[in-house]
Amino acid sequence: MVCNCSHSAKQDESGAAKLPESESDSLILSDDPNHPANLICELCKNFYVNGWVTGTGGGVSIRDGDKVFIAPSGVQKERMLPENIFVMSLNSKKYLREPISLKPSSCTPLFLASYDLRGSGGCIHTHSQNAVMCTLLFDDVFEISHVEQIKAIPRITEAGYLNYNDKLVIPIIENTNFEQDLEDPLKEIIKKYPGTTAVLVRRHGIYVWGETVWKAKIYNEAIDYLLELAVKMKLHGIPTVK
Ligand SMILES: CSC[C@@H](O)[C@@H](O)C(=O)COP(=O)(O)O
Ligand SMILES: [Zn+2]
Repeated sequence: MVCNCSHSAKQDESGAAKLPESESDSLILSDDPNHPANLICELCKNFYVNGWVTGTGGGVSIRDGDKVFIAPSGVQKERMLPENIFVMSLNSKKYLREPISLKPSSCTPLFLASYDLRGSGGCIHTHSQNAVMCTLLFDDVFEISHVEQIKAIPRITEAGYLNYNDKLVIPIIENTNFEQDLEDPLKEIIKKYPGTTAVLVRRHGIYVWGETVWKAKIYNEAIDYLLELAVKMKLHGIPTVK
């Protein structure tokens, strides 16, 4: 039942209760630096310095149980505040918190794909030039072997991490004019490559996910290092796979 007092919960068409923004602030305001809303802002500031989320591109999403924390769309990602963060229920796909005058990131369906298909705890999207360059230098998949940094990448289909001399393979999908149109190709490629923790998007960037956002951060850093190295190897005519 909805009363007329100022504390009444709004309802969407399905009748699901949605807290007014002031009440839903409790979902995103915390003194804990590890609270997802604080972490998204901190990570985006750091990623901006690397050129990974400049010009409003890229972003980070974090899942905490059923709650998915999502940045707004089209904003300077390094200047976001926790109160700008959207919160969605993964199970119902209903927003528990929607900041007024903002739209959720257009990457939301892609972040959700990593939660729904892989049970990940965090997903990072960057417009890293190393990622974009590798999508121009490789065809269907990015491949590299015999580099120490490969040992930071998980096997996914079995326990443990890749060895130095294993081949890291990251699939590449084609870009689309609208981010949401990447959803189906991303889901298909995630199913086709059950061992991957990342997908490259041609002339666009990369999506990387992990069991937690910290794992996703480590994987993203290690992968970006390998992408940058691969570009340099190609420039010198060195094959990336031995
Ligand atoms: C520079 S616009 C980039 C967007 O189209 C998209 O690719 C992106 O990475 C960020 O989308 P956003 O909706 O701002 O979160
Ligand atoms: Zn993007």
